[in-house]
Amino acid sequence: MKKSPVLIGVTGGLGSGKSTVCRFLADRGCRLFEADRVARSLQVNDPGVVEAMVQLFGEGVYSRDRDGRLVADRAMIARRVFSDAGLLRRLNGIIHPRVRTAFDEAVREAGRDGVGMLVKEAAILFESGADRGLDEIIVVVADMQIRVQRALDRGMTSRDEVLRRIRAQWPQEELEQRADYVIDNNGSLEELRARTDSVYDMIRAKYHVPG
Ligand SMILES: CC(C)(COP(=O)(O)OP(=O)(O)OC[C@H]1O[C@@H](n2cnc3c(N)ncnc32)[C@H](O)[C@@H]1O)[C@@H](O)C(=O)NCCC(=O)NCCS
Ligand SMILES: Nc1ncnc2c1ncn2[C@@H]1O[C@H](COP(=O)(O)OP(=O)(O)OP(=O)(O)O)[C@@H](O)[C@H]1O
Repeated sequence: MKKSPVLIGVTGGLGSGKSTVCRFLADRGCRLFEADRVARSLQVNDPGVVEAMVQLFGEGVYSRDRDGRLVADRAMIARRVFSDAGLLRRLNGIIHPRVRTAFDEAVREAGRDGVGMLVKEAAILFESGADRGLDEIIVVVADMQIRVQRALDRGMTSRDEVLRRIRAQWPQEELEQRADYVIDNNGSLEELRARTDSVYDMIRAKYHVPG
């Protein structure tokens, strides 16, 4: 039996359903590391990141809320980076190494806490080399029109905005080729839960994780 946690990566294109799969894995007792949440926190709490963001986007990228906390203008950043591949690369270059450091710490903490499985959810996994060191990789896929519709239903403002982001990501087929497990999410949420449970059970059996 592995003493350190089994490390699982969950990725997928925009609107594929990866956050939902991670929620189901958490229901089965996995600990979650949400890379986009960590990135969001670094963007307002890490002085080195804040400085680099100001260099890249200008002072106007930040304002302060009523309690004096920094707020990043995410809509402006998104508009700029998803229409400029070079700028997106530079933003990724600021954020991704620090997310990696935070993940390494999360792995150590999970080990200390005796956690069986630690799940890293990342929109960008292979692209930034964040798949290295993971034991198993799950890729969540769904047809393009379903993904776009789910993203719009969830509040993204326009089809154009959704498509621009999708174009900044690796094609789904590339992700699938690198996956240990592919979960199809063209069906209902119940089907998604059942598929997630069966992948979870396979991984649990392979590594003899109790639970
Ligand atoms: C561009 C930003 C400000 C947009 O913020 P917003 O709140 O609108 O979106 P959010 O962060 O919730 O991401 C929503 C979806 O956008 C797509 N997306 C986000 N970052 C990226 C990226 N670097 N490359 C391609 N697609 C991305 C993903 O599908 C993601 O699930 C933000 O996504 C960002 O700072 N991204 C760079 C850091 C990053 O790569 N984060 C993700 C994993 S570490
Ligand atoms: N099988 C499904 N049936 C109906 N709605 C679904 C299904 N799967 C996911 N959804 C919904 O679609 C939206 C996108 O799903 P989710 O947030 O899990 O995707 P994601 O890949 O994490 O997206 P993003 O890249 O935008 O963060 C959510 O509102 C979710 O509740």
